[in-house]
Amino acid sequence: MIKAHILGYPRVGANRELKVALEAFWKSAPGEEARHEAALEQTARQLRETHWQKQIDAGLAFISVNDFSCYDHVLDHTVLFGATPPRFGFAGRPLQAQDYFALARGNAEQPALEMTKWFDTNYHYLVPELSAETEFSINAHAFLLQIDQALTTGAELKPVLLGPMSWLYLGKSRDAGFDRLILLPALCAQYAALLSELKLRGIAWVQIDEPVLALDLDARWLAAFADAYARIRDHRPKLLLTTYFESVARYVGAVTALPVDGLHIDLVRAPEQLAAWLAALPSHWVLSAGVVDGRNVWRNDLDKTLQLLQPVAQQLGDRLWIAPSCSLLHVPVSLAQELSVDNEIRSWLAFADEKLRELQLLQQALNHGVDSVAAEFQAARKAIASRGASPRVHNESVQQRLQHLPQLSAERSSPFAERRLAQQKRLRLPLLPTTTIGSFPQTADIRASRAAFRRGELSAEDYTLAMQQNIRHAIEQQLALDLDVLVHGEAERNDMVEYFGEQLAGYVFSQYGWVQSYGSRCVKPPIIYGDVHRPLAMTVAEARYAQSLTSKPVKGMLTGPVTMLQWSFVRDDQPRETTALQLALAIRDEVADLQQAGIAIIQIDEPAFREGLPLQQAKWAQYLAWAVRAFKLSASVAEDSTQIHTHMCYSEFNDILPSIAAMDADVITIETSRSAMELLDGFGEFDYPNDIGPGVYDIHSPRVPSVEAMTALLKRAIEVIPVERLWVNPDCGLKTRGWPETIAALQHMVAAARQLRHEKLNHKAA
Ligand SMILES: Nc1nc2c(c(=O)[nH]1)N[C@@H](CNc1ccc(C(=O)N[C@@H](CCC(=O)N[C@@H](CCC(=O)N[C@@H](CCC(=O)O)C(=O)O)C(=O)O)C(=O)O)cc1)CN2
Ligand code: MET
Ligand SMILES: [Zn+2]
Repeated sequence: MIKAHILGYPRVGANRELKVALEAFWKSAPGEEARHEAALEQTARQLRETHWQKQIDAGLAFISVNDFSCYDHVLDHTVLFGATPPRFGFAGRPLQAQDYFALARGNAEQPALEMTKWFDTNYHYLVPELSAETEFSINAHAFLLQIDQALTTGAELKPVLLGPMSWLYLGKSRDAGFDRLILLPALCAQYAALLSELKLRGIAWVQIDEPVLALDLDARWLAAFADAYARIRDHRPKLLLTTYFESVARYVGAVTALPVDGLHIDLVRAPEQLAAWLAALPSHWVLSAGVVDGRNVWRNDLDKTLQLLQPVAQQLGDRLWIAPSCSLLHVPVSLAQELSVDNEIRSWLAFADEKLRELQLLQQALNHGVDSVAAEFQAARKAIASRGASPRVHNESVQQRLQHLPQLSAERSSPFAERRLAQQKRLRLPLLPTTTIGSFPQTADIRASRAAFRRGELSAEDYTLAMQQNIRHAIEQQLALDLDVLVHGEAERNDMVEYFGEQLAGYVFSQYGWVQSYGSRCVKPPIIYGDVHRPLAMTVAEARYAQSLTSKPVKGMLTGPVTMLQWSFVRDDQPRETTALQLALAIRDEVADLQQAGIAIIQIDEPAFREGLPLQQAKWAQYLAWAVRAFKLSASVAEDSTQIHTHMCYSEFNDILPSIAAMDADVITIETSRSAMELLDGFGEFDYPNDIGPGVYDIHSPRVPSVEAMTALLKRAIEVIPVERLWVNPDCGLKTRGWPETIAALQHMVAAARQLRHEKLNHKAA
């Protein structure tokens, strides 16, 4: 029998139960912590049970265990192997809940572990902090409790572990010259101990995830793979080595030499790798074929998938397993609640639960013939045909505009030096101008107004008035702070991508389609099903209103085409590039309208620009070419005297600086404060030509940094970037912060800018 299984199930719950329980625990009043902690533990148990039951009901061969996490699975492994950084002082004792969350979120004494993107997804993991002092000691109590809970279901378990190579590769060290691979033997000893514990409990298979195999690995790391897996060869369950997000076929020799018992490959992202693996698969291995898209929400073309699988089943027999391409962490839970998506489009979609069902049908068809599931296959066939033929997917005027695209220049009319003069004349900004990234606190009040509006309890007029009040409040606060370039604060936006998705044609959005971004924070990626265009202006009314309140410039605020693409669920029936260009044209129209309304500065955010970079370097140039062009198409309608800003966060830019320069934004604001301005060195060395605002404080923490701390960062910045081209701003938007700490931090920021301004001017005068 061919087995079906999944690599992981979404954690947050169909109604974000985990988010609610986490935030209640974090907010516990003194004396209430124990009660909230017990409630959190109960919610977590309940969610796991629900997820397992769904897998049992779908007839999967295993239930997936340890894919759940209360915050992040990479952090869980750091804790499991006792590798918490010494600065926290947790070594050698079992961790309490507050210790675990201190690692994730920081505490009064220590900043949190660094957070960064999980490969090319919008999920963020906590980076293992490695040094020569890193020690390991197994801390498996919580892990084994989950195993024991799962054993009570009576189902076959398949625990998931992040493999030693990936855990180590994803870690970071601040010590120059430190070689992470030195830690491998000690780390593998812990894995070996854990695996033998699992064998004692009668576990047959462990899924060991090595997603770093999707990356460009050098010979040393490949050799270390062999070493690591040799160290965990004995006294263990069988291992399914699991890869996703890219082809791993170029490592076919190295991988097939590993002492494991099977391999999972992503055949949605990289179907071309199948032949190589079929040719080389060791005769005792299973091959898990990832055929249901774990990164997107489209219904599977079951006929096509079956056609792909049938010859493989002939060749491998029971050694074929079928699965989603990757963990279902990246898709929402269930379509069952999505009653507002119209029936036609709904029939084209599959969220996690529907994907479980697709696996069940495929498994059934493989094992018992397609006739045994004829009706279900027929329904899928109908939906696929309806999507393919639907006139709603195609828009004639968008198609025509795309055809004329090659003739449309993506260049601004003048070079930066000339634009700069025109903008200086219009804006009259001081040296070291101060600004913020766009959003101000999304207060409970704002969210309650929006929720009331959605439920029909607040009229459209009253909702608009409520948002105007928030905009006015944000402008008043910024005037009191004496910032130079203001923002309207984004009160009206549920999210910087979803908000635009709701207004663009070609998009639908779900009501409950939450996907975890980090910890308790979730996003509801809107879904692009057809040609994208902008029926009406999207941001002009708010921009105009905000600008009417002050004579200082207020930035118009847009999300750029690459980020819209990256943070939406996108069409799989045309290249991403084509969708990006459609988005670019829609945003270009908005830039034109903002400019027409007298807005002098327009920011086009591209925080996901780096995240969209392909995992394998050979594919970079092609991506960068269209991504840069998409951004420039959206910006190039701006006249010389309209200043274009962009913003990027969490990014390791240094390897793509030429492309960032090629975007030719007049000003870029970037995250730098956590990495102590190291990032900026790259910009300095590369001689980045335009204006830069390096973030001078970390907005992810409620801590209010001192004026001195910010002055020191700015002084470092001045050493690498000419002061005339520097801006002063926080790292990112302030929507997750509260007002008191926001005002306090911005007061310090303005004071720091002022102090340096005076020093520079006096220096010049002297
Ligand atoms: N798409 C996206 N990706 C991103 C970012 C981003 O801003 N957007 N930033 C980076 C970091 N990631 C982040 C992801 C999410 C959030 C975030 O704040 N998410 C909010 C949800 C935002 C939202 O959609 N809010 C909606 C719905 C709010 C809500 O939960 N409403 C309640 C009712 C609330 C009430 O009555 O008061 C409900 O519907 O039940 C709104 O404002 O309308 C959360 O999880 O809490 C922040 C950063 C990288 N990736
Ligand atoms: C994740 S980047 C955020 C940019 C957006 N303008 C904001 O301030 O929130
Ligand atoms: Zn940002």
